[in-house]
Amino acid sequence: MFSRSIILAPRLSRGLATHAGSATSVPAALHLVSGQSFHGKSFGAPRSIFGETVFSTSITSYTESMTDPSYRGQILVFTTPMIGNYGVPSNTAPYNSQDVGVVLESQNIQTAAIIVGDVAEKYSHYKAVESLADWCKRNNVPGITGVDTRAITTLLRDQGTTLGRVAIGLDAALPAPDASEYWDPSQDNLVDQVSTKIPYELNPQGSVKIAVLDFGAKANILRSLVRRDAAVTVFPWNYDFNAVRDQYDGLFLTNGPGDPTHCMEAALKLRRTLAEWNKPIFGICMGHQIIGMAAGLDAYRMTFGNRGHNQPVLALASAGSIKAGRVYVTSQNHQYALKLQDPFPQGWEPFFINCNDSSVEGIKSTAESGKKVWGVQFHPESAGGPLDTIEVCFFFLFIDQLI
Ligand SMILES: NC(=O)CC[C@H](N)C(=O)O
Repeated sequence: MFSRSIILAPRLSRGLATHAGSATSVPAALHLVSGQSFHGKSFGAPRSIFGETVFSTSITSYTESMTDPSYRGQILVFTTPMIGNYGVPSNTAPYNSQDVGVVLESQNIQTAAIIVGDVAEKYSHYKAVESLADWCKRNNVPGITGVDTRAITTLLRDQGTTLGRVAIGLDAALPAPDASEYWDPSQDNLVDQVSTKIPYELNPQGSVKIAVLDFGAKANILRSLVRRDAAVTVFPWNYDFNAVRDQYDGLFLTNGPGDPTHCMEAALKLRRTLAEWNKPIFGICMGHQIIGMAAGLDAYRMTFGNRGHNQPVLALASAGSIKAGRVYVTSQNHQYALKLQDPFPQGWEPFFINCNDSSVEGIKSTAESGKKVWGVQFHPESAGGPLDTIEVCFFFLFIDQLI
């Protein structure tokens, strides 16, 4: 483990200084409720936790993924063998009316723990201020290195997302917990934990007024709206937008953690909005699932979900510069999806479909419905991930319709 980090880091640094991280030789174990255990070494916080074990195929952007509120409660296994090479930047940005005050996707690490094959003990990047291990430690988040992440991933692909226990230090020598002791985050309303409690505004002088329902917004969604000069008001996830809708040009529903059926209340309020309001509505990931549930579709739990920045989606309908039949590479992080049903509810049509597993990747209102509503399961605003869909999908379909 050690030697590979040492050899790679200076080569990547192109003459920049490299810095040492601080992985430990403290033992650590990942136990799965299904009975398997994986033993490695601890880094980050020396703390044992429970969570839901998921894997991501992303090669970069561990900092963005780990601060994405949709990862709350999850033990994130990276399939990329070495993680941490470029360290972690300072996460403080000026807090003003234009920005949410962070560089990454939220203030804190949201993942319950991370599991890597090989944590980089040296890091180098001109913006880095600390190592992945130190960042985890400061945020009280445990990590395990030196485990066979390929074996864990193969297992999760077969048996699905599995409840897990990260046991550190003395705990790692104890037997795995009883099945009844595992915490199942999908039982909790995680959205309620990460959504803003009070409404707030960004860029109040902006040229169009957009209301955002915050299910656990990635900062880059808000940044992207402001960058397009939208005046943004962010509301708690269960706020009744119908009470204020006359003041807005568009409604946006964000990403968020956990099972969308915990947010049925928001879907029912949105059902009324859809029936009585004709202005543009756009949803990403959890937001897309809420739009789908409001439209009458069901959401279901996938076996292992889709997490990574290389998910191909096929456009089934043309809209704006999106052409039916074209494939876009997208950024994703989800466990649930909308059920494909035939026929689709009246006034709605599937928009995108996943090329790997045929899951619904987007829905839209039909041209005949007279509505302008879109939902996409992927993250068109990226951070991290490819920028394929930011212009064609996020900006073109939503914000530019309003300006
Ligand atoms: N990133 C998201 O918004 C995820 C939505 C939902 N929590 C899911 O896992 O499917």
